Amino acid sequence: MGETIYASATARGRAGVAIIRVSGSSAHQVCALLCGSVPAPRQAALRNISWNGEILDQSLVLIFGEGASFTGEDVAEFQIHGGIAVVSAVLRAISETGLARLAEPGEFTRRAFDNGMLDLTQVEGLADLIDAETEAQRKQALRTLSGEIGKRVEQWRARLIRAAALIEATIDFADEDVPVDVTPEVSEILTTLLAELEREAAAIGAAERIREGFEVAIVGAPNAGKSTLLNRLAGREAAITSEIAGTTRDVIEVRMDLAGYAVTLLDTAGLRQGEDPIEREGIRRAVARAEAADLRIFLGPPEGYLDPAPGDILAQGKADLGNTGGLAVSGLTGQGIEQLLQQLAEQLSEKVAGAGIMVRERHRLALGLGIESIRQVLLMLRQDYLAEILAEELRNALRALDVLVGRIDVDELLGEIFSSFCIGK
Ligand SMILES: Nc1nc2c(ncn2[C@@H]2O[C@H](COP(=O)(O)OP(=O)(O)OP(=O)(O)O)[C@@H](O)[C@H]2O)c(=O)[nH]1
Repeated sequence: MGETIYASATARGRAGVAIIRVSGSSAHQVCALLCGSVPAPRQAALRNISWNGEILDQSLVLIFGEGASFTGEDVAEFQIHGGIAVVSAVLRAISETGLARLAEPGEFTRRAFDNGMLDLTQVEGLADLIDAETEAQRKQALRTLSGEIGKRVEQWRARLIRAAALIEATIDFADEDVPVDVTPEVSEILTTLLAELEREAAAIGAAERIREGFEVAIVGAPNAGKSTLLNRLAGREAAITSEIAGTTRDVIEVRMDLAGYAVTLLDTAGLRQGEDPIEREGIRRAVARAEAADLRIFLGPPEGYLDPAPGDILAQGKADLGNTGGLAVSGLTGQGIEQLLQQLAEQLSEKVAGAGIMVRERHRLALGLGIESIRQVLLMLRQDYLAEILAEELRNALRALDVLVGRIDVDELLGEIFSSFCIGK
């Protein structure tokens, strides 16, 4: 067990309850000094926290033993009253025991990883769960945190190891004339594995959209009511609206939760042939951003600047003025907004339907390396390469999977991943 560390696990500020966590070899001793005794592990116990002969607060104390805590070390958790002075007093007392130091950002999780309580993908899942703002993000992050990727990778590894063992056997017995040709079995294992990895890699895009959010652009002619619609959808005055056509010149972004999905709504400049060079630039940007978005809402007929893609929503604005045809909406009165939201939700859930268990670019890169190596091996098998070379390439594939779960080459990754954590996590 490492040096003992402590920090508040809850955010600073006034609250009913705050939780202070202590982890490391002296964690239980810190508890004994502050509370007079150490409660039985995993049983909540009410204790007075005292220091220098003064009661600081009444606390619910939880004790965890080595190997059975979040960090994998001895842990003491104090649920105290969430007042700023209470938290400060208890933190000061812990520091004054001289047994523990303040934790660095992400240090609790770092220890959980170092002690094998979480693999790297679970650490990422935890970060995602803490950052989750929508239902879809929460569900996905929880799945990642549960270790689903690690389990899948373990199955893939086992098959790679089987293939490697078959090939290594031919090396070991090279002089003795191996009676069986292992090529068909190795080829069978790798072909199926390759297909699975490719399927998984292809499904990352949808999962990434859940994690990072979708972009939905509102496009249409000047004065079509785009900004008013955006404000209505976002429920606040995010974009400037006015009667003067061409008010929106840059792309305005509003982040919102749409049916459980994180969505950035984009309000773009009205599309028209203008003389004004600034407006023309605005229109150029509008078209580029709208094209790159995941989905577009066309207010009014597309005027040829931009073609609707499958799934895009074609709507008619200012429905309150009697505009009809298709989906008629009014940002001003709210007419048709429910239906529009419904259609948006349907389109988004269609886009994430194939989401896999891998969720980020890092996973895509690692899988990509594995896929590349397996393809190579299959090619070499067909061309009767030396078993030693095949074995080496198979080790590359294994290495890619090990990097994915953080079994090797983690230092650089850890720095990047833990930089997103703050103190107490
Ligand atoms: N009656 C009615 N008027 C609307 C509606 N939506 C917008 N307007 C009005 O139409 C004008 C233009 O609205 P905006 O939302 O700024 O339109 P826009 O498409 O963003 O315009 P640009 O930024 O110029 O491209 C404003 O005077 C709005 O009040 C609507 O649903 N019904």
